[in-house]
Amino acid sequence: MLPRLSPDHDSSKQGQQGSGGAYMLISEGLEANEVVRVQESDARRLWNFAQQLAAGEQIERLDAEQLAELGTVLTSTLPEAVLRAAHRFRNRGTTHDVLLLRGILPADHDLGPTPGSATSPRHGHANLCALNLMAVMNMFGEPFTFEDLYGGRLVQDVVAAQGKESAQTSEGSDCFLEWHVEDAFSSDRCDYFGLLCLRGDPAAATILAPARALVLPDEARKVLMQPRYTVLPDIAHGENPEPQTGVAVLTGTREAPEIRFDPIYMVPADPADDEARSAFEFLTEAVKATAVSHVLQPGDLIVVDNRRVVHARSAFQPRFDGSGRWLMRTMVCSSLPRHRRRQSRRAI
Ligand SMILES: O=C(O)CCC(=O)C(=O)O
Ligand SMILES: [Fe+2]
Repeated sequence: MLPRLSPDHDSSKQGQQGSGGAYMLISEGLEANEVVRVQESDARRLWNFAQQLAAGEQIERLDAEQLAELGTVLTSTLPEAVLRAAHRFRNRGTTHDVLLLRGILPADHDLGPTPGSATSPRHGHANLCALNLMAVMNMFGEPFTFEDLYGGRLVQDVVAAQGKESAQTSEGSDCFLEWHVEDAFSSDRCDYFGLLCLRGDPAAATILAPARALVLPDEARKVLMQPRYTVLPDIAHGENPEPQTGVAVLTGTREAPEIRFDPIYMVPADPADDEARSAFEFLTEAVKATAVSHVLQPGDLIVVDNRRVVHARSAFQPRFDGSGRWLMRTMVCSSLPRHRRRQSRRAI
């Protein structure tokens, strides 16, 4: 049996927000060095420029590369506080290895209804939001995706889909979305991903646990650093990917480890390896103990270091009436983590 999260962490906890439950789902726990508030006037300026850029293009028809290029032009209009925070985050990380930008969208824009699936056509102002997300994510590396993931879209809609309420994918809703890193099965998984909130849901907390804060017994840590695990491919990718075997869960240094953790899809490579299974159980508990959370609100954009942070999402009631929770997600790969893995030193 794979270790499962305890019932403490299912949707029944939602009534205890802020009351000292295991997660205190709305408690946030993020620190000042990882939150930047964008001024309304800056958000408006960014939005106007996005509108101007989009007017010169048939934005709905742009392919992924063209959208990324347009996003780069918009990057130049980001406020100084965002540019500086992004630079610091990318180079040095933050306490929880996430960066939260708040108020990046103006308050009064007209979005249209929340789409019914991750691959619904995107209209009007939603394209400007996608461009905004791209403008920020461009600072962390090159936006990319997998061809077999949600139609190969560079900016994916993270929305609840009818009939998939209990799915362990972005389209699930009224179940706890288990701890994972994006695309754990692939060594080409993203270095960072960004989630931009267009519409929030007060019950849906994005939950984050940074690997560097994990408290683990030495023996368990040692086992987790050995290639004793197999990662099965994520169903969001269809049937194509192969399982990856001989995978370590923790890599890198003790002070700044990287983590590859996805309990739904990870098993000891040898089913008889009880040590590997037990170390994994220790890790699951350590991840829960380290968690902080944030309920994304419209205009919040959270950037997560996918090599150093595991994340999850609490359960929420989907609406399916066009007013439900709506996020956009973009993944990037970046060269800095590769240099870090080689323990290269920066000249500056
Ligand atoms: O909805 C969230 O807050 C996170 C979603 C997520 O982790 C995913 O779709 O992979
Ligand atoms: Fe995720």
